[in-house]
Parts: sequence; structure tokens; C-alpha cells
Amino acid sequence: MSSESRPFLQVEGLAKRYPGAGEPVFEGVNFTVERGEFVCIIGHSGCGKTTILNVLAGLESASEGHVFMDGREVVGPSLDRGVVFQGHALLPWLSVRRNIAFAVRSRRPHASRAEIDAEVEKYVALVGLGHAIDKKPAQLSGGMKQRVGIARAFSIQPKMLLLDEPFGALDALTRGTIQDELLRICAETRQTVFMITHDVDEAILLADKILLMSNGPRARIAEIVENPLPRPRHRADLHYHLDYYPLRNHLVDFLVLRAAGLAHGKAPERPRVVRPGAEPAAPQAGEGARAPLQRIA
Ligand SMILES: Nc1ncnc2c1ncn2[C@@H]1O[C@H](COP(=O)(O)OP(=O)(O)OP(=O)(O)O)[C@@H](O)[C@H]1O
Repeated sequence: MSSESRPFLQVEGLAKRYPGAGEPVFEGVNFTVERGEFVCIIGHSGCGKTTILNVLAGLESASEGHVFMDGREVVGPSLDRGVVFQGHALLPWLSVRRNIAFAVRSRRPHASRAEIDAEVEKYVALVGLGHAIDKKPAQLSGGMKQRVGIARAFSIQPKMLLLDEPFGALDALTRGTIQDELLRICAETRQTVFMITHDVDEAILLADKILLMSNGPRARIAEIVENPLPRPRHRADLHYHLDYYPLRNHLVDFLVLRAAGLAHGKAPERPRVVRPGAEPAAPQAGEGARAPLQRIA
């Protein structure tokens, strides 16, 4: 396959086995992410989502399989991939400005102080925190700290952003506001994103594609769900779209009715692609046959 036709991110036959454990947590995990795509992964606790994200980040090694990003194999951490964890992981003794400057400087080690400062201010403004730029993390709310984490990840201009339940600990109102911000920033920057969430509505709002993971052990990506809802999306009226409930029901049914039965490697290694509630999409080059139309309304 030429590098032009290869997907931006390609995950091939990934497996993770911890020493002393019997069966692998997951195995035969295969999926792709296109440049500029926003992909969410959903699955029950313990199926291995964070482990997969850590492998994509280069922070953990897989027992089997390979990850290729932009034509190169991922073998360790890199500024090409920005990670935001649920805990914001800011340096507590540094102000917001200096936390982000630290990241910008790692990308531009020879830039002047004024250049770094200008970039920091741009990314802090992006997440609406200009007024708090000289505060320390302890002086910020949980939502503000997560915003700083997001600004920091964007400030390294990663080829791919990896988000591990970044809004999991936030109240619903704050979560909604930051989701809207992320939606806007991603629309502006065409950032490629891989995000773990437990929140079906969050995935529907943000994702182009939702990976459904079966339960472990020997979990797999059981299904790839294309999100038929058009962009731009707005939380306030998304649920009026005809495809909203077919999509939502499909995701919930998977989690409630199907995920457990597909544990122990019962999900197919090459997951089917479905588009609930919408007309079937035309097959893409190099993609296997798609599942027939699933109108569940
Ligand atoms: N270092 C480790 N040693 C042994 N087992 C581990 C280790 N790290 C994770 N595991 C096990 O691997 C499995 C997958 O963990 P992981 O955190 O990737 O799941 P997850 O799907 O992200 O879960 P959650 O949704 O609860 O965050 C779990 O059963 C966990 O106990």
C-alpha cells in the first residue's frame, strides 16, 4: 500500500497480555483513523481502552501487533501525539502560562521568550482562560484545569490528540461547555482525535466514528459505527434529528445487550461498519463489505 492510500492511523492485530494473567485483556484489535477524523471508543470498564490509548501514545508497548501513524511505526512517546488524561496532570508549582510555555518550548526550543509567550496566549485564549493565565492550578476549578490540559495538548500542535475521558470528573454543565469548546476548536483546526468516553451522548455529539469494544478478556473492536448526524452539531437541538435516536439506541443496545456476549474473542477480528438510521454509505477503497442498512427507528 502506498503512503498516500494508507490510513493516517493504522492499528493492526493489537493484543495486550499482562504477566500472570491468563487470557489477554484484548487481542486482534484492528481499526483505522483518517486524518482530521474525530474517533470515540466506548466499552465497559476494564476492556482495555486506556491500554490501547497508551499504546497509541507510545507510553506502553503491546504484546502483539503494530501501530502506524502517518506512515511510521509508533515505538515510543513523541510530540506528534498530545495526551489529555482524566486527571489534568498540570505542574502545580507553575502558573497556567508557564505550564503551557513548558509544552510550547519542547516543540520550539530555540524560540524567543516573546514568541513563546505569544503562542501561550493564543492557546489559553482558545479555551477561554485569558483571565486566569497567571494563576496556579490550585487556584482553578476542575473544569478550568481540564481546559488548561486541553490548551497544553493543542499547544504542541500534535498530529493526533489522545483524550482519556477528559471530562469524566466534571459536572454536567461544565462538561457541556468544554465539549462545545472542543467541538469548535476541532472544527477550526481539523485536529485528528482519538477519545475514550463512557458517555454515549458525548460520543454522538463529538465523533465522526464510534468504536464499540466488546468486554474482556480477549476484547476486540466489535463494531465501527459511523455517525450519520451532520455538522455543525449543537447540543441543544441534536436530539431532534431523525437519526439521533436510532444511533443512540444502537450504542446503548450494544453496551447493555451485546458487549458481554462478545467477550473471550467472540467479536470478529475485522469489525463491520454500520451507520444506524441512515442510508448506507458508498464503500470506500480498501474497506471490506459493509453491513446492510440498519434502520432501527
Ligand atoms: N499494569 C497492569 N498490570 C496488570 N493488569 C493491568 C495493568 N494495567 C491494566 N491492567 C488490567 O487491564 C485491563 C484493562 O485496563 P484498562 O485500564 O485499559 O481498561 P479500561 O477499558 O480503560 O477501563 P476503565 O473504563 O475502567 O478506565 C483491566 O482488567 C486492568 O485490571
